Amino acid sequence: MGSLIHNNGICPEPEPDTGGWGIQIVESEFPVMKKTQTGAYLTWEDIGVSVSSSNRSVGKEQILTGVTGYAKPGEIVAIMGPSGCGKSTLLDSLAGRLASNIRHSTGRILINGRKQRLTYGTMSYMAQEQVLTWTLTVKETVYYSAELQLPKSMPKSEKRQRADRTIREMGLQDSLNTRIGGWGIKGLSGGQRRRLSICLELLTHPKILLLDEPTSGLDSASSYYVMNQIVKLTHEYQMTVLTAIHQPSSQVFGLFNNLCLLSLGKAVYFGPTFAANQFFAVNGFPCPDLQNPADHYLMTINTDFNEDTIGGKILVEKVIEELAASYKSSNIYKKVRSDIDTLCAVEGDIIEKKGSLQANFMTQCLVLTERSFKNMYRDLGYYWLRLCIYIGLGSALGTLFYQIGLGFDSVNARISMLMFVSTFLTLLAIGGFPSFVEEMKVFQLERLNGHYGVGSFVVSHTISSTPYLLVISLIPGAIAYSLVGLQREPRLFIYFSLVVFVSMLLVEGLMMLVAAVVPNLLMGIISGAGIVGLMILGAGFFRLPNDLPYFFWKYPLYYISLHRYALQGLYKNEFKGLKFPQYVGGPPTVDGEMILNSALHIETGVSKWIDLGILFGMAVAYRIILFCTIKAIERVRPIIKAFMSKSTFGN
Ligand SMILES: Nc1ncnc2c1ncn2[C@@H]1O[C@H](COP(=O)(O)OP(=O)(O)OP(=O)(O)O)[C@@H](O)[C@H]1O
Repeated sequence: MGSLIHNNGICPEPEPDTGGWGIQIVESEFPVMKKTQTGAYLTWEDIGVSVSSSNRSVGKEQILTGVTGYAKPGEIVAIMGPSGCGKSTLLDSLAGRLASNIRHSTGRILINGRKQRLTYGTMSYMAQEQVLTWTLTVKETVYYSAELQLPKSMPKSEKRQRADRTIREMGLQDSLNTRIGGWGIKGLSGGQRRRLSICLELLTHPKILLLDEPTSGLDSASSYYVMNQIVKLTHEYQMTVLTAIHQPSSQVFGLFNNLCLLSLGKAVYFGPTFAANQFFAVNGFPCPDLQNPADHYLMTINTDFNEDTIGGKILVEKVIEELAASYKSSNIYKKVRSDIDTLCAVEGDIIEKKGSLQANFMTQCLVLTERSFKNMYRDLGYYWLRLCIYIGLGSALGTLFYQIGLGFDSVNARISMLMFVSTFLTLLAIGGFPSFVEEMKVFQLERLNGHYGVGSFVVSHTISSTPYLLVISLIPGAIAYSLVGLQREPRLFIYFSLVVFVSMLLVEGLMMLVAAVVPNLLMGIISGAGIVGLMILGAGFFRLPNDLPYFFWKYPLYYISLHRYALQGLYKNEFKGLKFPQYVGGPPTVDGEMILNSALHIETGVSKWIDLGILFGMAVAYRIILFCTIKAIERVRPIIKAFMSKSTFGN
């Protein structure tokens, strides 16, 4: 390769004594680093990341190979490269958020010279996918987030001021009352959503901030203003910032301190931004006049559209190999390694998690309850649609079994009607699954960024959903109950409504549990419907309790089926105290209790309140299981990953 240096036009001039090709290994820039350093010095060495390939003959595919670099407080590192080169994977790996099928094969990531888990509040990470509560406005989203994330000692007015300032910094002041939008409802534009996501992560001025494509969807002027604000905050609060970025304009490019250029998963360059130009020039790829250097680097190392760039794919791959090899033998690389050694030699502060500073449990619960309540109110699919369907079904039941009376045939009609109420009505809770999944996604992202705790989420969701569940169980329940003509005693109606309400609460808990374990919409709906379907089958209606096969159906399914307790409670509530004729048109001689005992195989000695109590206990247990499951997933996943990495790669 040649060594021509063309450096006119808008490509920045290299600074001969401070970096670039031929750079002298100078003494470390951080000779006086002390144990009490405040910022976060993030270093990563020889990061290798691989994915299990679907093609067995290939085995493992390497996504990143030997990527090394560092980021310092008050500076921004730009991660650039063609689409699919591994930028997001590098950020994910630094943030400890690699997907379950991806593993670290090599490498070491340290903060202030220490190994530290970066998830759940140590850093802020704006991922590529925008996950926001779509029913809220910009102002509500940022205000709620400020109340959750900012220190408990900070007065509310100050939190609002910080939120307002951050909104202005991201240029969203004109969209304050615009809803985010989604599900076919137009709201914020893609670029505005991205800026809103940045707002949420900037609120606390975190020590480490990772941004995955913060300027995608923004015009060049907005990109510059957004990045410039981030730079100002980076300097002001000594944040350590890494950002993956596509196509920065030359002004934006000039804002970065260091550049990490990736291609085919390898580092083609890591070093000062200003020295990159000289590196490319020395290796035979000088930046042409009037060309944005960032565009030039990306054009040189893009293999996707090789006909349009340098030549055939093989040629571009060769160029990348040579650039990567040239970089590894350069003085820039040696200096990077020596800087990392210096940074790692001194163990500095452990980065504190946000949790110890932010709002306490009660405040988190209150804020989350209000936010969730608003979301449920505004999302028609969450409860309102279900309410309409329930009213329709309640009316349908009422007309089908209209005023069943106390004749002999009303026994079967009662059984069928109560069976429908306790099973199919609760089955419809699956209809809310898409909304649960959206809420779980927001929770999972906010949780990873440490905005609040698992307990606050579970408690607040339960509280905010309770009024809606009461409405959707009481109104349709009252319609069906009165039209069918079940026993006309208020206390019996109250029991009937309570059973329907607690069953709904229970199925919701179950659905949340499924959404936590299977966050995929279709798979979640199928799994949820499968579990509820099995519980209905084992409830003692389709086969009477004494006829259920022992294995699986009776033990354990019959005992853990929520529908069993709901059904038996409703049967007891309705049949106790009634008498029916033994034959059509005959005098009332068959006691309701006898029907319960002999026809329905139900122990009448057990009070219906015990059934309701068990249902309520199960509803509480499901929420506790939800809490434990989320906690277990958080704790166990990294251990399993670390174990799998060790057993697969032996290091
Ligand atoms: N979970 C995964 N399973 C399989 N392959 C994956 C997974 N995650 C990433 N990859 C692959 O790793 C490569 C790098 O992906 P990554 O998302 O890091 O690229 P990127 O540089 O961020 O791309 P873009 O700029 O388009 O967002 C891609 O080829 C991608 O298909």
